[in-house]
Amino acid sequence: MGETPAFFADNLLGDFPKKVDSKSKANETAIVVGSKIYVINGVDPESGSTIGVRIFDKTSGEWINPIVLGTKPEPSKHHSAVLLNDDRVLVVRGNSTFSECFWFLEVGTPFVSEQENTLGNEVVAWSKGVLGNVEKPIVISGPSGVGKGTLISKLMKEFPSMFGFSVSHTTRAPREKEQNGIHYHFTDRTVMEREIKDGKFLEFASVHGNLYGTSVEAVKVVADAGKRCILDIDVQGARSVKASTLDAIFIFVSPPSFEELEKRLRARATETEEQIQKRLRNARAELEQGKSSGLFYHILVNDDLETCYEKLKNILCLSEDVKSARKTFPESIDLSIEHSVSKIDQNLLINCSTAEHEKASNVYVLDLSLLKGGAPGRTRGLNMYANNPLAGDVNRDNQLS
Ligand SMILES: Nc1nc2c(ncn2[C@@H]2O[C@H](COP(=O)(O)OP(=O)(O)O)[C@@H](O)[C@H]2O)c(=O)[nH]1
Ligand SMILES: Nc1ncnc2c1ncn2[C@@H]1O[C@H](COP(=O)(O)OP(=O)(O)O)[C@@H](O)[C@H]1O
Repeated sequence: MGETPAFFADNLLGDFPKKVDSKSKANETAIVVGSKIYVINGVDPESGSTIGVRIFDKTSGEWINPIVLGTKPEPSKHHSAVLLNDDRVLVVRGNSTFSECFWFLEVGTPFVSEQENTLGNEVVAWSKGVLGNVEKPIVISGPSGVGKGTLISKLMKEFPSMFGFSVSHTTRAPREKEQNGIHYHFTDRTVMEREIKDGKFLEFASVHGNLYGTSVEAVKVVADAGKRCILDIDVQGARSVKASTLDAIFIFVSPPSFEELEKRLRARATETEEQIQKRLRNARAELEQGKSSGLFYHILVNDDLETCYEKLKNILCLSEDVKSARKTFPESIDLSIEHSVSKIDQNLLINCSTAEHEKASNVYVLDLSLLKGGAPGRTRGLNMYANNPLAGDVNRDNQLS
């Protein structure tokens, strides 16, 4: 289907039966998808209602159901909507901070999920859009005790909103300070083997005598939050990821010497002597594979921790000079009540200019080519990011609407 521009329901009134709630008419946006018109209405918050959607079937000339659907977005009569593709409408809510203002309306998709709202044979679901950093996931490998966990923790602490850790499943026992669901999902071998058979894992491997694996869900959870995923997995796992559809950056962390590796492993004091011996034996093979497999484009020697961390940030373009050269998105800005949304090719333009602030108009450009797909009924975070926030000097006459 071709792209149908957003237009206000008022313009369509000739086509509408009298059931349209006149109270909310002024706050309605209508989007045509095939033979249906989805009327998104921001009902007056004073009435206690929330933004909703009703469906008008052009073929039968009837409302499929006049009931307001969808209670997910916060009440607001100020919204704009734009059709992204055949089954996705983006609803932008005014008067809220940018990171809170995107909602996804998924229409007409046959699925069964807890979040669904079923209307006749139509299915409509809301999901929260996420403005995120959609850069490639990061795979970090290296022998036990080399400092992978330490480096990852530093990264997550310095950039909490940017990175998310992919929480692996493992059959090994938890260490004293490890928490289920945070460091690992600690699980039973039989359960994990069954889940592997059921295709729930992106990759898995037997490491130091235990099963470890990255579930598809673990990676999706991070992506949903609009964050960049970090995977701490062994070389076998890295190989599987490389062969998968996940386009990642592969980093191998190597110790300055084998003696230093042993020292760190012992100083960590989390393993028995037998386990330490096993890890050290495996470390030799891992170091060999890490350096010669051609898998890892980046090899970091973790000698001095701070130096290594700086190098890691360089690889990820996070060091101060690179950061300041980048255009980052001001997530904390307020989106004004008065705004318009338009779509030009793969760009979504949100124009927040107002008459009184004509000179200081803001147009935010979101790159839709990075819009993430998603399982029906569980649309994955909108995952757009602003690649070019512009300020001032925007000629409104040139904007499509
Ligand atoms: N393939 C794979 N390896 C993993 C996964 N999670 C952890 N590992 C690796 O398993 C190894 C052992 O991890 P762990 O028991 O936490 O010990 P540590 O490396 O000494 O901290 C490390 O090389 C991890 O990178 C996973 O989901 N998949
Ligand atoms: N550059 C470093 N110099 C000295 N000790 C380090 C360094 N990096 C990490 N460590 C220490 O080495 C031990 C193993 O680090 P850890 O992050 O648990 O390794 P891994 O996750 O690769 O198994 C920890 O006690 C950590 O504090």
